[in-house]
Amino acid sequence: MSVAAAGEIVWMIGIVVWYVIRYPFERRAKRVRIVSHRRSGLDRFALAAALFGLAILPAFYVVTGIPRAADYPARSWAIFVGASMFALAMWIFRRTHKELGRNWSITLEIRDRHELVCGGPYALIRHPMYTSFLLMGLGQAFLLSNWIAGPAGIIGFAVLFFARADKEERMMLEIFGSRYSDYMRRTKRIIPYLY
Ligand SMILES: C[S@@+](CC[C@H](N)C(=O)[O-])C[C@H]1O[C@@H](n2cnc3c(N)ncnc32)[C@H](O)[C@@H]1O
Repeated sequence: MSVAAAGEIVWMIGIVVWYVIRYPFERRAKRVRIVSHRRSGLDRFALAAALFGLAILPAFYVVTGIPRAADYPARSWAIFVGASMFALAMWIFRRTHKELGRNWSITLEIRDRHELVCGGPYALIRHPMYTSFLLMGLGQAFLLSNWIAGPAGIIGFAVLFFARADKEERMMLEIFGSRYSDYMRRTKRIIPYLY
């Protein structure tokens, strides 16, 4: 098996793990009533951009090899770095889902009896799930040796994060008031102790 093919297989396994973690929460979310939301066209676009960059475009590349002209030689160290980043991303992704539990939503929504979660990864950063998307995007760039399919995940993450984080924090401030502003004072956004 070539080094490039190994990277593609690791990426595919990562995406399957991602979906296995996410699926039960999507099902459960359908049963929990939404009491308030900040859905918008921009948020839908940002979510679609993240899905496109982190899943659709790389999946198309892995299945078809297109655009082959943008390929570059794969390196085993890069596959190792990418696999490690993906594994860390999946661990954080699972922890965030377990912590959020019935409060989880794919978009900006407040659920019936929504609780402010400040434990687990949320004790250090306010957006650990987006941190896991950033790590996935970085992992993808190392795993897929293609100048278009590789970096697409980081771009998808950036669109989602910069379109959403401010709005999400404003929504949480409106709902939880001083509890959320206190929480903001003691946490960073996506990188512990830094940002
Ligand atoms: C896709 S989740 C992402 C959560 C968080 N931004 C993250 O990156 O881990 C978005 C939803 O999670 C909920 N949420 C975000 N932070 C929360 C917190 N600290 N406690 C409870 N719910 C939260 C909000 O209702 C929001 O609609």
